[in-house]
Amino acid sequence: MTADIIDGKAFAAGLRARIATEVGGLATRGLVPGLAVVLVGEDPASKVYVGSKERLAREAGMISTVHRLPADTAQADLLALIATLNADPSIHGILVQLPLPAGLDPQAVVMAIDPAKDVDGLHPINVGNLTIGAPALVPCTPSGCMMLLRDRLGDLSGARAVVVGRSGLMGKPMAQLLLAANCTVTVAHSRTRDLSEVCRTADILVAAVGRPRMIGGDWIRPGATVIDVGINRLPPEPGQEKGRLVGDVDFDAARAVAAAITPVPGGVGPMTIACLLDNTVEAACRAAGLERQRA
Ligand SMILES: Nc1nc(=O)c2c([nH]1)NC[C@@H]1CN(c3ccc(C(=O)N[C@@H](CCC(=O)O)C(=O)O)cc3)C=[N+]21
Repeated sequence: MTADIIDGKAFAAGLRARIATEVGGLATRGLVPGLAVVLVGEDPASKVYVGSKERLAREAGMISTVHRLPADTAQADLLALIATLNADPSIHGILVQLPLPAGLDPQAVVMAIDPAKDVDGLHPINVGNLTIGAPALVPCTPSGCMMLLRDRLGDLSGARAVVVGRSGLMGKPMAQLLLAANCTVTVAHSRTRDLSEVCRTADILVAAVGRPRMIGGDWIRPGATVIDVGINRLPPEPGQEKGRLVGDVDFDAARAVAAAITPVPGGVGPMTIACLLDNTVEAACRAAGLERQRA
């Protein structure tokens, strides 16, 4: 079998186009969704992601601001910026890029964000609402994975899903979303015994561990749908400036076994940003008391 490649890049472009149409409609009613991204320090990968978020938000017709702070920013100064953004009526979504430099407390920072503006879905109010099945702002990467899965498989009821990774930004909310979609969900991680065997039970395998090509072809059930969330940069080849990006799955090996797989790049990554824009529109509509007018 040669797996189909799930084109997240194309899906994300379509989603952004629909969001742009919706934003155009909202603008005629006087509502322009606004996104503020906060970047502390100089992490090169984070700089690239933040730049893309800013550009794509503007291309969708939204207000987009980036606040770049030095790596030695004091916790109190970061909290003061968040308080200002919480109080700014033109800003509907706030995202503080993670990881933060050492010395800053990410938990305290996330708790300081108004839950209604928490477009990362990390505030305990949103985490709790997702868990109990109440309306919530949902973390962008797992939302994007669910859209790709639903587009490919339709109803997910009864599927055996294995999520490898248990982070608050990805693994845990992914498990909640799969459970809400009636999957039988296993959350595996670095301490899971017989990890490869657990993975082989999966109809849906979601890899979010952050270890380049850890998941081999023989970890995958024939016919499975594989969602690779990993974004790992390999060391540069001799004579090259940058190493290539690879996922957590050995793509070539997996392709021979799975029914469908997301590539890296061009899979989940672009969906993350499109879902961030979607969450910002959602937050703006809720703040204004308007129904969504999805295109
Ligand atoms: N508070 C917070 N929220 C996040 O959502 C968040 C974060 N912090 N910190 C870092 C991770 C990573 N992340 C990505 C977003 C887009 C791509 C993306 O667009 N990737 C492209 C290209 C990548 C490239 O070429 O470098 C692709 O996969 O095709 C990747 C990764 C959001 N994150």
